[in-house]
Amino acid sequence: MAQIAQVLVDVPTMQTNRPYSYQIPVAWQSQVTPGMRVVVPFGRGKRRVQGFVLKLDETTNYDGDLKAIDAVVDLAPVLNHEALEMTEWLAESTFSFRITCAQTMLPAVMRAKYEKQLRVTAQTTSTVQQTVFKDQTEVPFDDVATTPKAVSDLLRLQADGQVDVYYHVKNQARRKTQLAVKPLLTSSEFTEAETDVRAGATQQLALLKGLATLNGEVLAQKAFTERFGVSEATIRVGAKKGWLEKVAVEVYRDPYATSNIKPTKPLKLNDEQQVAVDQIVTAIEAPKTTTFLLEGVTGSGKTEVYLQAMAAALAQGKTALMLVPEISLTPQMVNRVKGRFGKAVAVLHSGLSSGEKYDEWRRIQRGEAQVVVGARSAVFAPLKNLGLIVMDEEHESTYKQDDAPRYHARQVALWRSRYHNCPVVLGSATPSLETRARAEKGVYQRLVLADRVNRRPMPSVSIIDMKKEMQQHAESNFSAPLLVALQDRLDRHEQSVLMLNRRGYSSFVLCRDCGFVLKCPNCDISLTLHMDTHTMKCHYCGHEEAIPRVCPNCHSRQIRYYGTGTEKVEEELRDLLPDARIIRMDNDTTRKKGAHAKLLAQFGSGEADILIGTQMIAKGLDFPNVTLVGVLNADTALGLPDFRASERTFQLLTQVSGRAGRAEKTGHVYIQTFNPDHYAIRFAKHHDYEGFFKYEMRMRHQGGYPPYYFTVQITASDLDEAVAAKRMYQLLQWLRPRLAPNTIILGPTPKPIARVNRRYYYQIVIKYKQEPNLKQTLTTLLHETQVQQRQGLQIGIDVEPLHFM
Ligand SMILES: Nc1ncnc2c1ncn2[C@@H]1O[C@H](COP(=O)(O)OP(=O)(O)OP(=O)(O)O)[C@@H](O)[C@H]1O
Ligand SMILES: [Zn+2]
Ligand SMILES: [Zn+2]
Repeated sequence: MAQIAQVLVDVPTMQTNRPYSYQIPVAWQSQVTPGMRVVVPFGRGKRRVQGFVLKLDETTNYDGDLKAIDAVVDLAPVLNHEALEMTEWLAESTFSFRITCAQTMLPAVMRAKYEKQLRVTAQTTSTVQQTVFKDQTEVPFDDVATTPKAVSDLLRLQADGQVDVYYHVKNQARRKTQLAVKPLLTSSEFTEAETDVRAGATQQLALLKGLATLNGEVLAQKAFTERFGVSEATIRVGAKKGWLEKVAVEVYRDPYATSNIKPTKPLKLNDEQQVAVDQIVTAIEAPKTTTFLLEGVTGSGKTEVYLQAMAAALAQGKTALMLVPEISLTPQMVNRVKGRFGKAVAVLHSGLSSGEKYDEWRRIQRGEAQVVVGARSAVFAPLKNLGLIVMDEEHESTYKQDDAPRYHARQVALWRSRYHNCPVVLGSATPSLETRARAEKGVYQRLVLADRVNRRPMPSVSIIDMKKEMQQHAESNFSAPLLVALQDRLDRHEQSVLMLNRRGYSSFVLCRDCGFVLKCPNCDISLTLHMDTHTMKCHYCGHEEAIPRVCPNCHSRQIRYYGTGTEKVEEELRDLLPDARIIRMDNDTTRKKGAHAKLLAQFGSGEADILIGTQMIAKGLDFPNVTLVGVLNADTALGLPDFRASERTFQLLTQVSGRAGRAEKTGHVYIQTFNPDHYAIRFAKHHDYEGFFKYEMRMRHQGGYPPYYFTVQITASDLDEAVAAKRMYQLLQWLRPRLAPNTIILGPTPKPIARVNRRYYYQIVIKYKQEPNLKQTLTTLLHETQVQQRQGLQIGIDVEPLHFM
């Protein structure tokens, strides 16, 4: 029997990718299995940390006394065989620590939390001990070490051997339970018992009848009282008489319990959809690991293709995973999947409470849910026997995680498809250049939906040159043609969607006399005006301050607000079109849980004429009565120092244009821009993804950017700018001889937004076509920078970064 466990320990200050050996106490030797969490002593002193059992061994080649496992956290493994293998691959491919990867795969509540505890080791009558502990034998350290005096008292007690400090690993994952009624007799025994009850005791008779109908099953007390009209007092009587037992049963917190989603049936597919579904289903049934690119224009019915392919996987007795960008932003999608697959669906996204996430996760792990819809981290959902993975809007950058492990969900999806031997479908109207280029080479199989459902026309797009418009009516956000079109839709009782591009844009405060711009004291960017709270806020670190009345620099009163926020646009529009009913959707109006879905439902049911919003309204919305889309500022993101600026602008314009004219009525789009001749805008006008792809590929080729080159970004940050800069120059010296001569190293440069949260950022970008030494070099770097991290300097490694800001 295995006596030794190899444990991956959670030691944040000393991350390591090497497991440590621990003795398994005899009593647990038959229970401990790989994938379970355990608590183990680590290092000197009484420190306790959590860890994952990776492997069991009969013997060890460590010749010293092995420490023993302290406690077992789980009764069953929380990481299965696949997950354990995945941690190893993920750590290697993202240059992060295996423990960080393991934790990323689990719901946040399952991550260990440590509590510093103080415990009595020798009982004395000392008054200090009395005041600290009262009558308890242990107390949380933070509760008692509140003053310098208290701390010095405690230190004296510790030196005296009266107390010691240890770390308690806290389990935060709580199951929710409910009181339930459990019948203790058989149905015939209950019928018999009825004869012993007085004829007038109607409540008790009702109770016995109810218990008999349960056939031995447990039922929640609340449901029982409602169904059989029996009071709680009567249930207590029944418990005393030995008819029933009150038990606690586990219930799941169901985030969609109260929503009322209508069931749907599969639609009859059109020819293009049918071809796509057939190809995918063939790969599911084979089974084969084919990766499909489903390139379908907006409104071409990609979702129906996903749903029918997923149904085919379920029909094979397999499971299906569907990823969506940030699901809390696309409640329509959840409804569609739940409408088709009902209770088989589990949903995972950031809008759920941590308890809800934990419950959905366990439903998946126990095999009670066969379909998962979720945002980025749902790619780790513990589905067994996967038959299909779908990634909708595959070009979206929210699929990439910004912190370690810096993984892209697409990469994880492809890994899992190899593990399960199942196909992946990457879907988009505007695929990322990388994905489309792979389809060009035949690495991915391309499926095309060239037409909208029922051959509905794409909306016509008008480009409005704002330089000319500004000469006529300077201060307005609305050009004359857009305003006319809005009024026209009001008259016809049709709906409009207006998008304000927030990226690279903000409403800031500027002094007309001296040019002073109010900036965040922690970060290198201007503060944004928020009218709802009447404050200036930093969108990077959350810093907040009052709106200045005079210029902090020259004390002039000529301080003014510039730029446009959604609120200002809304205000202006209410002036221009006083009869219009307007819904505004941005970070401020959707902060509350469920607010997003509610606003969309209101708009969908026709309670408003105009929906104004930020990027969050660009994707996925499918409202038949929307015939007008206006983009107020198409090009604010074009000027950003990032080679993907054109690609992002093209994608955004195409996606938002796609919201118009999706049903019987034809749609029209107005794009207001200062760069009417820019190619990203010209191709978007003609819904010409393929044209854009070819043009942009040439640009990338000339510039030496992905997909022609691979990239890795290394950042250093420190509170002291000189430390960050110096470390990067040292790093450059260190890297150069280790990498191939034709590998390009850019930088170091300060990042375009050089200071965030009081830290200064410097970056180096490595561009390469083939680099045999890269893996080894970056792995070494990862481990060597551990020491520095402890001193405050932080090094980040990002493989294929999506943002260069
Ligand atoms: N075969 C079909 N017959 C009739 N209606 C369909 C069919 N397939 C899809 N639809 C409908 O067409 C509309 C558009 O489909 P869907 O939202 O899936 O498009 P999409 O390709 O995902 O678009 P986008 O990329 O813009 O989100 C939906 O209302 C959907 O119910
Ligand atoms: Zn000033
Ligand atoms: Zn800030």
